[in-house]
Amino acid sequence: MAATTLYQSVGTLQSCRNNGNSGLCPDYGHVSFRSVSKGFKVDVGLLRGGSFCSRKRSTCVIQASASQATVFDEASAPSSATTSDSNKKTSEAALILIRHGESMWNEKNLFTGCVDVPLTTKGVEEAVEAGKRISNIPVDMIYTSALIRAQMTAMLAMTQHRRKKVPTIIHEESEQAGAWSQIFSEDTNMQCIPVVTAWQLNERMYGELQGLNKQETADKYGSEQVHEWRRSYDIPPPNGESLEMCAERAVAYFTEHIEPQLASGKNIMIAAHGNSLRSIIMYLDKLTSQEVISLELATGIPMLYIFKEGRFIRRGSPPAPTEATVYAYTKGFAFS
Ligand SMILES: O=C(O)[C@@H](CO)OP(=O)(O)O
Repeated sequence: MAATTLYQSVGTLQSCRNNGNSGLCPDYGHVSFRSVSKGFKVDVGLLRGGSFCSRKRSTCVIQASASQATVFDEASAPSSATTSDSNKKTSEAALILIRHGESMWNEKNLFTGCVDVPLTTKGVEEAVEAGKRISNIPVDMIYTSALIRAQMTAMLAMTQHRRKKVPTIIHEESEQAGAWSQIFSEDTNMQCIPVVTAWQLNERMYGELQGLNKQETADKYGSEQVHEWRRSYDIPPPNGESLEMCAERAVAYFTEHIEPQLASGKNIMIAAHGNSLRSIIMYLDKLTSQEVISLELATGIPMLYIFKEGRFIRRGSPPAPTEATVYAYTKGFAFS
């Protein structure tokens, strides 16, 4: 066999029923890899989250068994070791989008934008409820904006997750912050879900409307003008960002940082904001600048997409666990 054993697992892939096939594994494995040849850990993130028991990486297929991982060079492997087109399973990954729960300025009907305000009690409850809806969908990585209302939402939602992994914020603001937040236990590390915070996912910057009451602003400038500031695609509010400007940075971040993770098979949750998520949905659903105008997102309602063969398939909002069709959207991703 042309396969070369390069990595050895330092954990065990628990009761995997995928038999080494490429594709989403119904079980969560707990495995990381150590280089046999070089004698040090090469890629902790390789199967982090364990949602795939086999993974495509450039020209190699990495297969994990209970005791070892083997790297196959597809070019030199015999045909029996390569996957034929007919039974080749393509990798797919879940993408969950959640707009934060009600914030204290949503409650007061104030333009918020990039002002960093927390959730209300209702917002906290919405985030917990959102967590129940996605509790069966594997999450390997979380992205949030830099704002506390999105971060609170992500953290609260994850308290309901069936897997009980701990969302852990990655600090990269300085070398010291990174060094001081290191985890020194392999086991603990594997029970964590990295949370990446990015300002690019922030709410649109609302300029001189930030802190103003929405109704009072409509009374002063007229509802038409305020509607134009709030929902037009390319007209910015005074000294703020238009949706187009917000989309430029949010979608660029998504395509540069998040999409490659999905392509590598990681299941991702993004907790962000009305307008940064509208921008991303516009990209995912290929909406025109006219269509996005009427797109409204409720607070705390998760939306599921499946990323497959480079395409995003909209699956809607997973129902609450008490609803009979709980697995309708999530079947392929649900834990056994
Ligand atoms: O105030 C804001 O930041 C946003 C979201 O609450 O408002 P709008 O509904 O106008 O997009």
